[in-house]
Amino acid sequence: MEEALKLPIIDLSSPDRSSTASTLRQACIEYGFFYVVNHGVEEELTGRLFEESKKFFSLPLEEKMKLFRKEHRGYTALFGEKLDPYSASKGDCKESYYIGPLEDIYSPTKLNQWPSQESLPSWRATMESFYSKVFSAGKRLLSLIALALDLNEDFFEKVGNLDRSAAFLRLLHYPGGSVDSGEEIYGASAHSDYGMVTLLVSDGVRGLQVCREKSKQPWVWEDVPHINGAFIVNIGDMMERWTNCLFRSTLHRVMPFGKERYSVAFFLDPNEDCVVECIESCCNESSPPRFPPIRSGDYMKERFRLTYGS
Ligand SMILES: O=C(O)CCC(=O)C(=O)O
Ligand SMILES: [Fe+2]
Repeated sequence: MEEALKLPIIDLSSPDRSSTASTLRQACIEYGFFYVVNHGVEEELTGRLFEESKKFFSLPLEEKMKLFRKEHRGYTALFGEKLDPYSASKGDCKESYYIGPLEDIYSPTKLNQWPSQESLPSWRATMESFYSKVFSAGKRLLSLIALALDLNEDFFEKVGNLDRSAAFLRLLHYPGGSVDSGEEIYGASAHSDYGMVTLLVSDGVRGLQVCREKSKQPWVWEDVPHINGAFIVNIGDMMERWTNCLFRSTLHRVMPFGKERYSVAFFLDPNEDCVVECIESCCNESSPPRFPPIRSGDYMKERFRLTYGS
């Protein structure tokens, strides 16, 4: 059964921050998914982002493979990844491109890869500009999340050392085409995101679904409708850990419905050295911390190992 979901809408520019924080808290507890509007990223820039993304994915495979993923930066081809390692499919039916921190925050070996100026002259500037803008929106959102957890507004900014954050932008292309081959095919198989929060924009083509009760079988999948100009935001596993499972990291997937689809996800994650440990307001004697403290970089490395086998 698939139903459309009515997720809460968070207005990032609302002057009434305490009421926005309380709506946000409820959204994170009930759904782990919500929309963000008035986020400050201009539609014109998002439009250019999609244009450039389409241009890249339209290049011949040979050209794209020259930028094959290294240190999680660059291109991953169709079926090159399986977000649900237990699914019977041969891999997810999507291609993607990862762009990491714009500054070289770790080492000179971890550098972004860029298509050549000759083939895509405005590509890099557009990506860098979107990365910076969505990052600012993400930081404003994190300050509201901190408020929603009775913390100082700058909690995540400070503890996550966000000036040197490991945030990644990921361009996604789901090719569409025939869907009744009898094979088990997903655009993105069932998964939850690994990090703090993910901000997502899509071209509006149907595909994204969430399962609100992952412990209840059979899983019930609900469509997440597109709202023009809004980000779809979801809580990741690291935030779930931080909040002792008060906030949920919800299972989601992308189904192929025959139509080509583009989306862009921004995974806002802390610096690798940030230690993620239960937030005080999320535990007490009757609800002790469920997870030991963990270094963010170690946690992410293990999750990537399970997804990519490396
Ligand atoms: O493309 C989408 O709508 C979602 C992508 C996603 O869930 C992911 O990349 O983690
Ligand atoms: Fe995801």
